[in-house]
Amino acid sequence: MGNVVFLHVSRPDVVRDINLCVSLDLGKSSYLKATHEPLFGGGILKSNGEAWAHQRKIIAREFFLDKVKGMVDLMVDSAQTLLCSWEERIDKNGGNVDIKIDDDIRAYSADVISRTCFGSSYIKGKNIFLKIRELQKAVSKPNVLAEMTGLRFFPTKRNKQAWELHKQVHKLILEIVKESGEERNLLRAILLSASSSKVDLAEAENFIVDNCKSIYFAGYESTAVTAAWCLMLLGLHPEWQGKVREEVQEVCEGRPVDSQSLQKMKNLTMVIQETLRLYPAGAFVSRQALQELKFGGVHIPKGVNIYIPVSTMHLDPNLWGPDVKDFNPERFSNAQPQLHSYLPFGAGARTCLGQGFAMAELKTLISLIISKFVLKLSPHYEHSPTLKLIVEPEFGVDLTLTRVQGAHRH
Ligand code: HEM
Repeated sequence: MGNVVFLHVSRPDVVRDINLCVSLDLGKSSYLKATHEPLFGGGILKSNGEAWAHQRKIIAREFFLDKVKGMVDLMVDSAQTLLCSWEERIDKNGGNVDIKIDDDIRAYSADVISRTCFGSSYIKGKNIFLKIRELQKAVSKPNVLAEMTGLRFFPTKRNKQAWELHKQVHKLILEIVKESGEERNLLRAILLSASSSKVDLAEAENFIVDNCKSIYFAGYESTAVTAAWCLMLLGLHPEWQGKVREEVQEVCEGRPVDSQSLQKMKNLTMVIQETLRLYPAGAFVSRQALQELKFGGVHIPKGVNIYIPVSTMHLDPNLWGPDVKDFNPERFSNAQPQLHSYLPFGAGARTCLGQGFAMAELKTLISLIISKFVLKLSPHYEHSPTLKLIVEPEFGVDLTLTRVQGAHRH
């Protein structure tokens, strides 16, 4: 890529060594740093070294399993708007309706992550997320001028738009910070950490703002898009939809979904794992050797970028068998996913810290939807996975919905 050197890695033995590497000398790639600056700044997703380790420590503990268990009720609550609106639309339309599901799912995911991050200020938080989504759209193509010259200050139309959005997001987050009380949430944890470290006010503000933006990007979009892919696949595979519905009914026996029942939904877990194999939101994992390193016998000089094409690995028939392109959740039934060739949540020390949270969020939403609605892929659906920082359905997902007979009304 111009004068930037990339090593493409899809050999499982090299990926294994990258997975096992915990050294701070293996960092996130600085490629496209200028382009992504307005979206991530110095937050956890792109930072390296001690700065990253510090942020990881603070943020990871807010997503440990015992905390996630306590968030399932909140997730069930957040799903109610979507469930009620779909029920109403079906009833009004005489028994079935065609829906483009993406915006409703995004609203659910924004609600969940916003309540987790911002507690009672979550409505203001959602406004911030909408602006960050705009920001993401503005920076989803490489800013070639900035990358080549290192200068980010040309007042191009796109730069001006990104700066303006950045300013608004910054202001809104700081407003929430000012009004936040003693309540425990992620923002509070970030806040306490920023104020206890010996940095000046501007640095502390950036620390808070950049990490809120990182969590938004990491936690909102990827989960919403995975849910949309998953429902598309269930619409296409009625046999698996039936299995999941039966399982949910068996496990819940008419009681509301909770963290214990989610744990028992094995078929649903497999369906989500298979969705993430076929449509991993993160299309590639990238790293940079900050010092000379050696993986799988390959010397990697300092400065070289490493690029693991996740989809290529997930679709390698040598690793997964001849039915690699089929939707077959059964492949996850016995063995653990093949650790070094299955990377939907990334690799090694930088692996996704929201995995457990994302799985709980996905299982909550999908189990609730499947127990209430029968899904069929609509004839309006146009299949076009597209890469906009993450892999999303370009024209959205259209489903035809009917009610499950005998399901309780909201
Ligand atoms: C299905 C949903 C999700 C997918 C597919 C996903 C995927 C990923 C991937 C591929 C990475 C990069 C890992 C690497 O470079 O090795 C990542 C990092 C990260 N994810 Fe997720 N993620 C999801 C949901 C979430 C959620 C819900 C949160 C938080 C609430 C979250 C927080 C993070 C954070 C903070 C990082 C950066 C970790 C670091 O650099 O130390 N993710 N995720």
